[in-house]
Amino acid sequence: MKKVKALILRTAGTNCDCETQAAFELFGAVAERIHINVLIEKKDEIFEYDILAFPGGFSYGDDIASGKILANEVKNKLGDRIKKFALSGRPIIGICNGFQVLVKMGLLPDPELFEQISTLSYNDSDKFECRWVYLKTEKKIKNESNCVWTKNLPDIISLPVAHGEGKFIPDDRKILDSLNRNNQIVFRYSSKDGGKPEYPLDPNGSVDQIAGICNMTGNVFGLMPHPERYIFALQHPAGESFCGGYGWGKVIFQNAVDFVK
Ligand SMILES: NC(=O)CC[C@H](N)C(=O)O
Repeated sequence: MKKVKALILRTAGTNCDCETQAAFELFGAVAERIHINVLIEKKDEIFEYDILAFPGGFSYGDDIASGKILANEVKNKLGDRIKKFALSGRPIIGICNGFQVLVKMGLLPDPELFEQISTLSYNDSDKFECRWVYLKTEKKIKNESNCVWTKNLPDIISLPVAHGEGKFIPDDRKILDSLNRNNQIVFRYSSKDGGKPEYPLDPNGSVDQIAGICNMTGNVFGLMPHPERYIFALQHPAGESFCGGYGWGKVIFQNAVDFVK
């Protein structure tokens, strides 16, 4: 059977790379953590991998704006390879700081355009928000969305968030409309029963409660919550949302590995 290879790109301040590696390996991939300087030296080695992950953390100390410096570095030094990787249909995930990187280099929402047309800015609370939240996977959207990563999830799941700059803002109404029209909004913060959440269940005040989006073809996916922190059921403090002995993060990582196979 094909060996599925995942590359987890790290740099100074990345701090969720080991958990992300562990998640991919648990569900059947061979996952390597690679420093960006090493990849810049051997740019084409990226094509030896099937999956690319931008993990969470505080890359370059969140200077200027979370993810912005790494986004510029990736775009300027690896941009053509990253775009080619995305357009080849290989799965790419950006988790929290990784989502900020994908959005700020413009790989999301449209890797073909590859321009920044939305942002993730300071939470409405002006504080770092760290807790378990509910996410509406929008059954209707889920069924119609092409997202490779979010198949087989129920209507509502729980995942933890931990961020200071998670408020998703598209540049204008047209961009929001096109995200909706193309079923690119894959996760929205919600109340336990799927209603509109209030703070603190809405951790950041994102436009339309957006918590995760994908590109139109569904291989590039970014989200503020941390699926790598809910791999085992026991990681959930209240034992909610059991998925066998696993957490909902399992489904997300497994989907990508199975897609490549
Ligand atoms: N957990 C993370 O990846 C945090 C992302 C970023 N440092 C923020 O606070 O918004």
